[in-house]
Amino acid sequence: MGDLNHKTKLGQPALYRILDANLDRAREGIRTIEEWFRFGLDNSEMAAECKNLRQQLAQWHSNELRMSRDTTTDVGTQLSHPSEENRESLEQVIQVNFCRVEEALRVLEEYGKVYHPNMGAAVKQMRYRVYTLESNLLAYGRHQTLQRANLYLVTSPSERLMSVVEAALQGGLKVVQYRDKDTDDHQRWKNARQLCQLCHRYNALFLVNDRVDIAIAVNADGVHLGQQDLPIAVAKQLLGPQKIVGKSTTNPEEMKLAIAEGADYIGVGPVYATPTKPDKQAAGLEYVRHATRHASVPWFAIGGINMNNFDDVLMAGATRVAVVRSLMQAEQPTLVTQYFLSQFTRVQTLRDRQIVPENTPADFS
Ligand SMILES: Cc1ncc(COP(=O)(O)OP(=O)(O)O)c(N)n1
Ligand SMILES: Cc1ncsc1CCOP(=O)(O)O
Ligand SMILES: [Mg+2]
Repeated sequence: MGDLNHKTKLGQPALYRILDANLDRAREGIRTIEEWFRFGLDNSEMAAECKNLRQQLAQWHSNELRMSRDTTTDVGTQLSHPSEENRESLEQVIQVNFCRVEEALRVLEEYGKVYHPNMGAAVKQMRYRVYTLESNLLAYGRHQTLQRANLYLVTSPSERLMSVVEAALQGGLKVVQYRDKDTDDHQRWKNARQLCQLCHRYNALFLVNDRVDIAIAVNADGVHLGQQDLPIAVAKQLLGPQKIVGKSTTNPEEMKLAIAEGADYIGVGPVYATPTKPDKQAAGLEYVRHATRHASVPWFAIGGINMNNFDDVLMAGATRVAVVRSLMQAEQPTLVTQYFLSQFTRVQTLRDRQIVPENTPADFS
């Protein structure tokens, strides 16, 4: 190992150049991320956190460090990987910049310990704040996707499981729940892992029915719990606060309780009697109307919904619907998905034109 006071050709300590370069790298990366929070997400809180981090880093960027800069003799300025020239999406830009910031902060933390007795600990704190920012961004993205989703596919065991889900994703589906009461755990885990990867390729949410352990094992976006499953608080404790927990409700009392317990969304149904859930009585359109007026979290009408009765469910006020058979048994799941999604758009346009408040069942007949 070289001498810590090792001087560069121009007589500047190498340590200063390392700190200077990485302070720049971290600040530039944070600035890139900050612009997305500010202009892309309109999220002033996350943008302010970035600004604060940049300002804290600036305090460490002293003149003596800046003076050590000499890009003409920096052998690293020519080193670039072809992948640095291409970015496929905004998500990738943000992801790459988080990596860049985290790496730079790690370097600052290690070398900073030699430069100043407080620098290592101060930068470590900042590094953890960046990790928190990154996971908050992920959680924010998840909840945005949930908010915007109209259609939710709950799967049933099928030889065509992957191809049906992929076809629906191609049609624009954004939420999938893996529901499988028949298979052994090893196969469940394999299916869940594969579905999770598939959904994430299409920027769709992937949730697991009933099983918090499998959701954790495959890093799913969350779980869907029934009345007999783990309490929401326990599931959140196990999954972490960034994940989504949904809950089934069949009547107004269950709805009130699920919302009070912190459900991120609720299932509302069965709207119609359904062979997929033969022991459950239909809650009917009346319960959909109740949800329209009272649910304060995103809710999905579910149970026996198909292309024929879909309009009635929408007219009762539903803006989100979950289905099993309508997609799992469809010959052309992409087309069926597109049909459902186009109907949501049609009804929303009618609502907008007639200025019908969002939480009032509509009558457009
Ligand atoms: C979106 C959604 N809503 C309701 C259910 C039903 O859940 P549950 O009552 O726990 O019954 P099972 O699905 O576990 O048989 C759901 N799965 N998804
Ligand atoms: C899982 C579930 N929970 C309430 S109804 C239902 C099944 C809905 O299935 P389908 O869409 O085939 O009627
Ligand atoms: Mg359940």
